[in-house]
Amino acid sequence: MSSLITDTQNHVSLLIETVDFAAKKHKSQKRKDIAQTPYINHPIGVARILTLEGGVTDLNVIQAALLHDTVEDTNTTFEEIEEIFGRKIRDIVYEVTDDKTLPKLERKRLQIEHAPHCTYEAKLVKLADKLYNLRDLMHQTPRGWTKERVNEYFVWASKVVARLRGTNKELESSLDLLFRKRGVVTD
Ligand SMILES: Nc1nc2c(ncn2[C@@H]2O[C@H](COP(=O)(O)OP(=O)(O)O)[C@@H](OP(=O)(O)OP(=O)(O)O)[C@H]2O)c(=O)[nH]1
Ligand SMILES: [Mn+2]
Repeated sequence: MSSLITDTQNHVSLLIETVDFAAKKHKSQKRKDIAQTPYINHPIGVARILTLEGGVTDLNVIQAALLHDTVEDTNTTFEEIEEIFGRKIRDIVYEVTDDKTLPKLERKRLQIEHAPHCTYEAKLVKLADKLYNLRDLMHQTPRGWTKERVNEYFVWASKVVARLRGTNKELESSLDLLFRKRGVVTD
């Protein structure tokens, strides 16, 4: 595999290149909270859940976590990710990217449908993404969201997570704890 940076740089340097790329891409975006938290806090937090809580050491997965919303939410293309970070990371990001040209309900349905067919690496990123967003919802309600919308997100996320099971015990236990706290029935 050959790409602009993977051939010449060590792991620490690659990680910094990745977080720098994601920070620049998300630089004008905020989370939907009242405090208008910078969006980059989310991909960094997802990567942190993977290392700290999931015990994940595969650098490809951590880099993909940092980049996971760049194509979906910024002008980043898969070609750009491949050129800079290589095919492997491009492929993981591709697996966790929703097609925003589809109607929302269809996108949400496809996440449930596709979950079990994802690679192990993509499943890890998806579990950590859901864990971050659900924890966020436990602490604050995004601007414009009703209680019902928050509840619907929990129920939908539980259906996605149900189809990602058998991937990472720690992340799945933490997600189960949240679903129990919210009274969401999981099977
Ligand atoms: N809980 C929470 N979510 C916020 C906030 N700000 C932005 N988001 C993002 O909103 C998305 C969930 O909102 P939805 O209305 O369900 O989805 P949509 O933005 O794709 O239409 C998540 O996208 P995602 O990361 O792509 O994940 P996914 O839900 O699409 O899997 C999440 O990162 C916030 O303050 N709190
Ligand atoms: Mn995300």
